[in-house]
Amino acid sequence: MILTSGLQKVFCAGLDITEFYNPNPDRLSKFWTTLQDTWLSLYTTSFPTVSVINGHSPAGGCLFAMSCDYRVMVGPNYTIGLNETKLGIVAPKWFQDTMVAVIGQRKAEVSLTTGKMYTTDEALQIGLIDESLPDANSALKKGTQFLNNFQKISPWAYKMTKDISRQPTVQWLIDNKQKDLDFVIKYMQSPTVQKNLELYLQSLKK
Ligand SMILES: CC/C=C\C/C=C\C/C=C\CC/C=C/CC(=O)SCCNC(=O)CCNC(=O)[C@H](O)C(C)(C)COP(=O)(O)OP(=O)(O)OC[C@H]1O[C@@H](n2cnc3c(N)ncnc32)[C@H](O)[C@@H]1OP(=O)(O)O
Repeated sequence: MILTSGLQKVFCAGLDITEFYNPNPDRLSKFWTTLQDTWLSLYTTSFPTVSVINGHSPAGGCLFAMSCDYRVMVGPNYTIGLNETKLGIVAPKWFQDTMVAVIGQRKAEVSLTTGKMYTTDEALQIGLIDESLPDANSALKKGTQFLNNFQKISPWAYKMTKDISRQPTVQWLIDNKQKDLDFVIKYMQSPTVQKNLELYLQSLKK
C-alpha cells in the first residue's frame, strides 16, 4: 500500500487545527478517537506500506509517514517533522514513540522539543526518511520497488515481525485510549493553548 498526495506541494498538512480551536468537546472526542483508530489500523496493517512524501509533511502528516514501513521523499524543497511545540501544543506519547522508533531517542527528543521541520536532505541524514528522489514519478517508482521485495516474503512472517517490533507503542495506546483522549480534551480547553493556536492560525493566513 502506498500513501501519497494528489496535491502539488503538500503530502499532508497535519491535523485540521481548526478542530482544536474553540473545540466542542463531543466533536473533538469523536475526532480524536477516529484519529487513534485510524493510526492503529495503519501502524498494524498486514499490508507492507510505503509513504511517497511528495510535499510538505508537518505534524500529523509526519506521523502518518513515519507509520509506514518505508519513506521515500521528493527533494530538495519540502519539509517534514513533528512541529507541535511550534504551535504551543504537545505531541502525544504515541506520536513521540513512533518517532523514537524511527530515529532513536536522542534525535527524537531534540526534534520534538524544538519542533524542527527538516528539509529532505536533513531528514535523510537523521534517518527520518529512507530515500530522497528528485521528482514524484521516480519517488513512486522507488516506493513500488520497495514493495516488490515482499513478493518473496511470507505474509505471515512479515506481519509477525512487524507486530513484535511495534507492539509496545501499539499496546500502550490500546491500554490508554481514554487517558490519551482525556489529556487532549483537557489541555485543548486551556486558555494558554487556545491563545497559542489562535496566534498560529493567524500566522498561516496570507
Ligand atoms: C501543556 C499541554 C499543552 C497542550 C497539549 C494539548 C494537546 C496535545 C494533544 C494533541 C496534539 C494535537 C496534535 C496535532 C498534530 C497536528 O497535526 S497539528 C497541525 C500541524 N500542521 C501545521 O503546522 C501545518 C501548517 N500549514 C503549513 O505549514 C502550510 O499550510 C503548508 C506548508 C502545509 C502548505 O503551505 P501552502 O501551500 O502555502 O498552504 P497555505 O499556507 O496557503 O494553507 C492554505 C490554507 O490552509 C490553512 N491551513 C494549512 N494547514 C492547516 C492545518 N493543518 N489546519 C488548518 N488549517 C490549515 C491555512 O491557514 C490556509 O488557510 P486560508 O486559505 O488562508 O484560509
